[in-house]
Amino acid sequence: MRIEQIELRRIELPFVAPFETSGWREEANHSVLVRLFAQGAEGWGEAPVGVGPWYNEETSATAWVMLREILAPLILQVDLDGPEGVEAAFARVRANRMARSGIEFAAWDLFGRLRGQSLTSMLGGTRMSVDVGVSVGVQSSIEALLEVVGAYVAAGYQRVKLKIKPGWDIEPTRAIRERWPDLRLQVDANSIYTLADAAHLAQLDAFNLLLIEQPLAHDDIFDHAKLQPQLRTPICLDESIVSPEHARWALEMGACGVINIKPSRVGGLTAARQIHDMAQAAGVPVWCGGMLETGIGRAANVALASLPNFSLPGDISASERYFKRDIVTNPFRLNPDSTLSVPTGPGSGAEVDMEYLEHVTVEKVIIG
Ligand SMILES: O=C(O)CCC(=O)N[C@@H](C(=O)O)c1ccccc1
Repeated sequence: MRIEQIELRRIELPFVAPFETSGWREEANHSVLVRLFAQGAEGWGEAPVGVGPWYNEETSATAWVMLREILAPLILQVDLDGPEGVEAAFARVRANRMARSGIEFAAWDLFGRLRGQSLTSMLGGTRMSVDVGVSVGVQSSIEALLEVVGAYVAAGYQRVKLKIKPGWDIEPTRAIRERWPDLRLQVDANSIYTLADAAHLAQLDAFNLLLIEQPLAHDDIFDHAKLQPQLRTPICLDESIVSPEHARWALEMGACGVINIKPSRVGGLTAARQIHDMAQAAGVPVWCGGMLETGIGRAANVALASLPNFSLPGDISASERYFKRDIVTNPFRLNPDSTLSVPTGPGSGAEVDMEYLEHVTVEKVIIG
């Protein structure tokens, strides 16, 4: 099948509150959205890039250029038998995995809608609902943190992830653990520490955490393998795992006990499923990370998280945690058991709110 036309949109969708990590701050969702047209149907995908190259090397500007100049023209030349063909079509494209995932997600959605098949069933999902948690940014004080976490726990979230950094790590984590002794709790450093911090990080072992996410460099596996034996808490890799090959290296080197799979970080759902399968074969649990996506990217994450080895709660919170109004007419809502329901309609199940999407679109182009 040939894609007949591609629509690209850059959006600006403000968050209900700024989101602060160990090294930067996000005020709004600046994703590039992809809409594929073929045989009277359409599929939507989201490249969840930010304004700056702080999480990885991509930005909304780089993704916009890559999609407009390289990826969209390339995929228009390709005969696709199925969504897995996108990964193959982009095999010679180096890096730019979030931009690539925008088209790849849209192809999965498109084929699902054409075949009348849900994304979860296309991927091999086994769950009707997925366990989710909430990611809490760096706060101005311990009191503020207790208030923010208290509100999320009251809202029904049963797993909390805390962003940490030097000077905001041991004490905030201790305060949350002391207030909620049985809460499922994990921390995310976004690559801010070095091996020299091993003894400091080992203090986190006292808090019965599910994992310590990405303590060391964003592109490192070797040093994480040296750090893991010094910690009782499992290391979880996020930024370092950009492909199935990186996952194999990490698993063979014992660099982590858990993997955070973000389909956008690895170029799409095809690679994400491969990493899921490799980790399952190695007896390593995975969970689905988040990139502050709209309901379009969130739908892909929920479908992926329905696969059997996604045994830890994901960073896939309800839409209202991020946006006053989402760009879909069916935003995800949190179920009382801290889960999101997996859509069972054709494709991703996301229904785009075109009127509101127009309102938050900064730039649009049609290709083909
Ligand atoms: O709930 C969410 O989608 C955010 C989850 C989260 O903490 N994402 C982090 C991360 O490093 O995993 C992040 C990524 C990109 C930008 C900001 C934050």
